[in-house]
Amino acid sequence: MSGLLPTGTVWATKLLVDGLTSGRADHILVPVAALVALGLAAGTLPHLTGYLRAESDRRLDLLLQDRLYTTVNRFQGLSRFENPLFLDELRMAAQATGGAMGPVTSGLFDLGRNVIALAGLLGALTLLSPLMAGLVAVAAVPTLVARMSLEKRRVAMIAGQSAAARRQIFYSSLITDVQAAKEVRLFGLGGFLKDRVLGELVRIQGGDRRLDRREALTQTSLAALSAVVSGAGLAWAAYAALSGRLTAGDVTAFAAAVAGAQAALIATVENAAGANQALLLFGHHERVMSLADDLPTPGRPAALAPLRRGVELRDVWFRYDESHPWVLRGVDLTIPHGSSVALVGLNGAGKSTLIKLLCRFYDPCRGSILWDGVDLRDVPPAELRARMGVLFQDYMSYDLTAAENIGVGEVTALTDRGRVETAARAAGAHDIVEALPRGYDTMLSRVFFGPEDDEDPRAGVMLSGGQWQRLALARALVREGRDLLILDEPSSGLDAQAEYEVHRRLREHRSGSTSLLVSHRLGAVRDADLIVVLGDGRIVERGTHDDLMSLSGRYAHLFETQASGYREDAGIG
Ligand SMILES: Nc1ncnc2c1ncn2[C@@H]1O[C@H](COP(=O)(O)OP(=O)(O)OP(=O)(O)O)[C@@H](O)[C@H]1O
Repeated sequence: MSGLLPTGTVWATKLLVDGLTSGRADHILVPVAALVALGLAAGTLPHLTGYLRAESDRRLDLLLQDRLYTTVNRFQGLSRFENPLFLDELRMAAQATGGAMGPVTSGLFDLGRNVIALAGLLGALTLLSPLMAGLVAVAAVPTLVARMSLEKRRVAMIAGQSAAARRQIFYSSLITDVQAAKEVRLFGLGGFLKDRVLGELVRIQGGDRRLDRREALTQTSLAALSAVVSGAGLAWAAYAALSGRLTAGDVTAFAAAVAGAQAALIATVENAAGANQALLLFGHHERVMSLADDLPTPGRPAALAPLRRGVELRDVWFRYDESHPWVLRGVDLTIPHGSSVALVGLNGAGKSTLIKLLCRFYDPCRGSILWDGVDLRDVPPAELRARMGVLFQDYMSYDLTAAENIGVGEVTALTDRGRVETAARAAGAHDIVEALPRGYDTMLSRVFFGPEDDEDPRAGVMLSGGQWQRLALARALVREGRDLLILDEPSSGLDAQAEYEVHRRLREHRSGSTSLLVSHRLGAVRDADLIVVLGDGRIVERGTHDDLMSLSGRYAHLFETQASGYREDAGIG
């Protein structure tokens, strides 16, 4: 309907001018009524289409985000999230929102409207001057071609700038990040970081500027071409009217039709170019959607029964990338069912990597990991992880309440305060949480503070590092009754008293269940059923504490070094 308005207005105006020059009142009645009706439609239709456009954007946004995050959740491994190219693709895909896709969705209606308007106006123009109609149409071709090529360049440029954009976001987030604030101030890094942010910004703006200049030049030349065409047409129409070949109404209609057709053409080109750019962006979304599973399992995956015999690593070799050195070089290790195994070794020995392989965040490059003889490659990762409780060395501190921080370890426990409390007690976190202003319902963050919370200390609190660690441990323990409990440095941030307490509780918790404990505090691992020393990607020693001490090897050396440190500190050594 909107598309018919310009032609209707042009023609009604022509009839009105001709009626006025004829001097007969009955000749102006219809054009005046038509112009009033057209004015009403022109005033109201944009509001209606505006609402429909926003609604379509909202619905599309919901659909696109649902699709994108469902797909991202399908990726069960970590390697994609460590790949900068994938992260770039994901960032671009996330930009393909409902609003960004507007040029394709609601833009289709604009395109339809402009094409109808263009067809009507060119039709009107053809009645007055077929040559002029042809010229206006032909003059649009270079505009269309130039615009398309500019859009392609713009999308390529955005893709090319993504690494710089990522660096810029990283540096600027360091300036404002609360965790970085201490070091940034202590080391006086503010100026250094600001220079880096501005450096990246200047680089990004340089690309933008070059393209904007090119665009301004192209658009100016093409606009000049259009002005020459319409100027020539107007001169011709004026002379034709003087010689009696056109009426005054014809000249009015001609001038309006040329201007309208050019405007509709430019708008059509803009619509097409906008849709082209949006589709190129949508390409990123489609590429992410079409990615295969990162950790494929066979068509008929093996069901994972509760652990009965144990987990076995058989000649496991692993490196993060083909260009990286081997991290694990032929590890053979059995974690027998019902026993506690401790893994020790120097920094970078590969302990956390081994844990990530046990969780199937990656598959071994060679060898295999077997759960009661079933290769983990044949088990859907979610099924495997449902049988484990794990505390990572780099655990998360969620901006949620204390109860939620524990309950997210097992979503069904989120609403089960009893389970949350039991886990908190086992991790030595209960007393800490009870002492908070709102107990388990205290928000452990000040991120969501509103102005109304300003004076209320109960609205959110910050915990200390060791307190967070106990909550993270509770989160792992809330998955009670799992077949395999893995703890990577569960007590590194605890004070001596708390560490003693936590390990005492963990010993009770672990007894009879299958567990793997990584710790640099060798006092905490000495009672494990089996202690395994990892060095240079291989297992270099294994046995009980007493076995390894009598071996006088690497473990005994590490143990003695730690113990003598304590003895010297205490003035005993
Ligand atoms: N995501 C990764 N991508 C590439 N290399 C990695 C990655 N994670 C770890 N590495 C490398 O793998 C090696 C082993 O790291 P890992 O974290 O497993 O050691 P670790 O024994 O747990 O050390 P620590 O005692 O310091 O925690 C290191 O050389 C490290 O640089």
